[in-house]
Amino acid sequence: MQEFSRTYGLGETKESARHSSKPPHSTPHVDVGYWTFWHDRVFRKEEDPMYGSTELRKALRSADSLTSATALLHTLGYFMVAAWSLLVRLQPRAAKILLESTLSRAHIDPNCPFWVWSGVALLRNAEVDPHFDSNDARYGWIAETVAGDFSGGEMFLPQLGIVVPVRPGDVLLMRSGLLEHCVLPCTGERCAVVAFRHESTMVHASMGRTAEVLKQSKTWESPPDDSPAYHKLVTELRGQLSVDSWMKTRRAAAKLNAVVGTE
Ligand SMILES: O=C(O)CCC(=O)C(=O)O
Ligand SMILES: [Fe+2]
Repeated sequence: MQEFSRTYGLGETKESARHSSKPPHSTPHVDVGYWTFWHDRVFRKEEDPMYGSTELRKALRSADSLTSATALLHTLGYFMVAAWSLLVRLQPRAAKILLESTLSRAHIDPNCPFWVWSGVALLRNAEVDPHFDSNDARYGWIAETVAGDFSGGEMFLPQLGIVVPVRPGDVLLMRSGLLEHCVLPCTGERCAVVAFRHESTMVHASMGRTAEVLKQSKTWESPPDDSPAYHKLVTELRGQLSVDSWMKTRRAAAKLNAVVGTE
């Protein structure tokens, strides 16, 4: 199994002349900037039996199995927590804006803010042509993971000129409105889970100066790199989010319940 620890930075790159499709936004020169894309293996291993691809495949095929539905929901939970942890650590300003511009933020637990996303899309075997997601928040990010048993289906990023093999257990963060992307042909069952935030749901008015500063800035944050600090962060997150550590907590809780006599 391949372990990923990759960063992709662009510097001051203009939209590539090789591609005719334009970003949906009005700015004539879109600088996709640093760190428009982040991809790493974080929250589980492909072979973990409980959340493995077989369960997910089943979940996709049948809606009536409680086990399958539970497996899918567990995976979504891991993904959401992983995606949010990463965004907070890697792009704190973006995370802050997502949080602050959420209408019902009074109800959001900042440690587990599922609702900073305006929706979660589930795509099954979708071969997606090169596109910008014009409805997504221009200064926001999407978080994505994939599930299933498939080959192919890599993410291709024409502006960066790279093909990213996104596999189950990976988390991908992307500025989907500014970075052109497509999904290459795949065989087997590939399910993509995309947490997105639509521009129409951003409450820009409440963000005041922060929004202005972000609009003027070419980039969100300085790009994380291959520094020891970056690797330490990823290792830490892997530890926190690994199935092993969650199972340990669960076993400890079960033991405690046994002692106090609760089921
Ligand atoms: O299926 C994927 O991996 C990506 C889908 C996508 O780009 C989209 O939903 O906008
Ligand atoms: Fe997209």
